[in-house]
Amino acid sequence: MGEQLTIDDVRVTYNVAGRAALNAVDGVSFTLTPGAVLGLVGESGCGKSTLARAICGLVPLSGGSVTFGDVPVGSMGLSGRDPRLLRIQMVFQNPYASLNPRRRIGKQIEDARRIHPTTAPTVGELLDQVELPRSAAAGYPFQFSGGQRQRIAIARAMATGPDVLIGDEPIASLDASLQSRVAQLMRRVALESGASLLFISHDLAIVRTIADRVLVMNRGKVVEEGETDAIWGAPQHPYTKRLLGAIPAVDGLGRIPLVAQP
Ligand SMILES: Nc1ncnc2c1ncn2[C@@H]1O[C@H](COP(=O)(O)OP(=O)(O)OP(=O)(O)O)[C@@H](O)[C@H]1O
Repeated sequence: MGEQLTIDDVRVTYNVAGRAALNAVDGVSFTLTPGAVLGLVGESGCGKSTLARAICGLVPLSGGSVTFGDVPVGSMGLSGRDPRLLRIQMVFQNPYASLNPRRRIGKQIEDARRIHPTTAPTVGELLDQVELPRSAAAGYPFQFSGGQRQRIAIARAMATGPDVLIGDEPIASLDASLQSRVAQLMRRVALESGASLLFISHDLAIVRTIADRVLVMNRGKVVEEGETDAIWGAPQHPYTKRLLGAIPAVDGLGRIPLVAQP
């Protein structure tokens, strides 16, 4: 079982020549306890990806800290290559770009697995977890569909035995018919291994089905946080109300129902 991840007053500022500094993440704090599934929602450009990347050490923090238990894994002074950051693994939107096209699937998962060889499941077990045949290990990425490639990316992320799995729009590039299945699979795989999951998506309906709690971000800040049912049942912040109001109600066939005219 992993340890609690604490995000404390995390800030990321982008300085682009000729433009005013942009506070893409502006003092975000939250905790992720082992086994928790936290959804992160907000409009495009609100800073979700930047926050995820900062937590993983892929983007330098301008302030605040990221801590596992009592150990800081991310702060202004700590290198993004700190091996402790491997305890946080990310699955990106585009599995085509995140896999090495010239390396066999089994080798790519094995490379990641070597980081914690004594505790991580075998390549075969990881493929079982993501519901791919073990024969997939001998293949190359181009031989798989988009949904299968995302399963491979999830298996590779889990191969390091992470405490935290982050999905940054991990279903956005998939066919609609696959999105819910892959989201559910991420949740199951993370929880079976005792990790927590931070699931970033603009698909509010899917976030609602997999997250226990939800963070709502707007302009770099968390404007609302709470249990998923409570947020959907009684959103407090005007931004959340607007965001949730933007989802059309659909019937069982995915159609927007016609409202009867009086
Ligand atoms: N490398 C960068 N340099 C400068 N500005 C950036 C950089 N990356 C992102 N930004 C800006 O930071 C803000 C937050 O972007 P970010 O991608 O984190 O948002 P997001 O909520 O993940 O959006 P999306 O859902 O569209 O990916 C945006 O205004 C974006 O233009």
